[in-house]
Amino acid sequence: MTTEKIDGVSVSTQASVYFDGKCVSHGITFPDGTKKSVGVVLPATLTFNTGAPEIMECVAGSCEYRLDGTDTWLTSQPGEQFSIPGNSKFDIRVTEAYHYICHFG
Ligand SMILES: O=P(O)(O)O[C@H]1O[C@H](CO)[C@@H](O)[C@H]1O
Ligand SMILES: Nc1ncnc2[nH]cnc12
Repeated sequence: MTTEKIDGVSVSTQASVYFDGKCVSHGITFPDGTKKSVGVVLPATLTFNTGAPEIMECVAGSCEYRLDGTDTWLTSQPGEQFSIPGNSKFDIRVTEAYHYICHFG
């Protein structure tokens, strides 16, 4: 079961574009002020830095990810999620567009 819609939020209409467009996301804000982002990563191998701790929730497609300090590539499929510590980084390898919700803070 994947999160196909998020109701009752405001959308930041200007996208965040990373890595020459290989990652594009829009911020959303809930009525209580909680912020998340909804985005897509196109096929590429990238390194994401984190500020706040994050949970990456896959809503479509898939990715492989490797947490900082590990050598293991793990897969995340629709309905699955993975956590990343704050002030860290992770490698992400995408071969089919990876659609996600980023829960952070
Ligand atoms: O907006 P995306 O690309 O998902 O980036 C997310 O990752 C950033 C760093 O944690 C967060 O601030 C959140 O904006
Ligand atoms: N840490 C991160 N998490 C999710 N999307 C990102 N885009 C760029 N950095 C990111």
